[in-house]
Amino acid sequence: MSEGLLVRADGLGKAFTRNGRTRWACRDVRFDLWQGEVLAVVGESGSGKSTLLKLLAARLPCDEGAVHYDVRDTGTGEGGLSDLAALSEARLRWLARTDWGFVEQQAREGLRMNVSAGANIGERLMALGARHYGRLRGEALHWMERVELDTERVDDLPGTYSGGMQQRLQIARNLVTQPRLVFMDEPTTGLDVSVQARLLDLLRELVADLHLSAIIVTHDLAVARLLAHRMLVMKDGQVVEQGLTDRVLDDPQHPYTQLLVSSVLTP
Ligand SMILES: Nc1ncnc2c1ncn2[C@@H]1O[C@H](COP(=O)(O)OP(=O)(O)OP(=O)(O)O)[C@@H](O)[C@H]1O
Repeated sequence: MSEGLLVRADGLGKAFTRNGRTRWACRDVRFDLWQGEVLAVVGESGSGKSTLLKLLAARLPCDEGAVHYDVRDTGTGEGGLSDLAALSEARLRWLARTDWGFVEQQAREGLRMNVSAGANIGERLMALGARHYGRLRGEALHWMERVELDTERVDDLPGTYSGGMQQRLQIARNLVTQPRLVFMDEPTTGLDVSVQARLLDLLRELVADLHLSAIIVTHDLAVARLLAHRMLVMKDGQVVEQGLTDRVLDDPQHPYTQLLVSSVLTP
């Protein structure tokens, strides 16, 4: 295995059939993601970004190709770069609860709205067997501080939080198990511009401090510019261009990327 290689997407494809017609939502997607690297997936609505993210996080099975992930050996002898399709359900659940995070666009889809903020953060630790109340509460307070939430609100329900605060809580809930890879689906979309900017700053800081790898779906090139080392541009389910973020945005090669970039620059 190549040192530090975390994810290898090897010709991924997914087709959906609707009204008797089969259409590829994404096809022939290939890239490598290295430890500590942030990859942005950009493209217009319907280009296949969310479908690709679901394939990578094993939320959907691939119809073509394979996702390989560097599974940590937890003493079972299973480890190293592994085809997700060959892993057991239990192993995939374990990855989803520990080594991966998934930040949904709508925070309420990634939170449990009927339990307190503190319980939301502690839940993943409890799933791993943590039971000590003092430790769970300590971790909840620590992670609330880390994402700049008022720790006095640890017992409040997420529904009493603002949209931006809910998103911070969702991030804390994901990071508590110290995942190596976080998937994010439009993490700042739908928030006020100033809230977005502060959240992006926080994400950038967390990614660097925790040496996280992340795959971020966004239609916003500014998000890619701020957070991602590399980016992948999708159109009609295909990757039309990929490379270092600055190179792609400053010197786009594909006509579609040129159009995307110029539509942001032109008022
Ligand atoms: N469960 C599904 N059943 C049928 N078709 C689907 C399903 N999920 C996605 N598609 C189709 O696959 C294509 C890609 O959708 P996808 O949601 O991945 O795009 P996207 O780039 O994430 O778009 P958006 O930014 O609007 O979320 C679209 O044509 C969509 O209608």
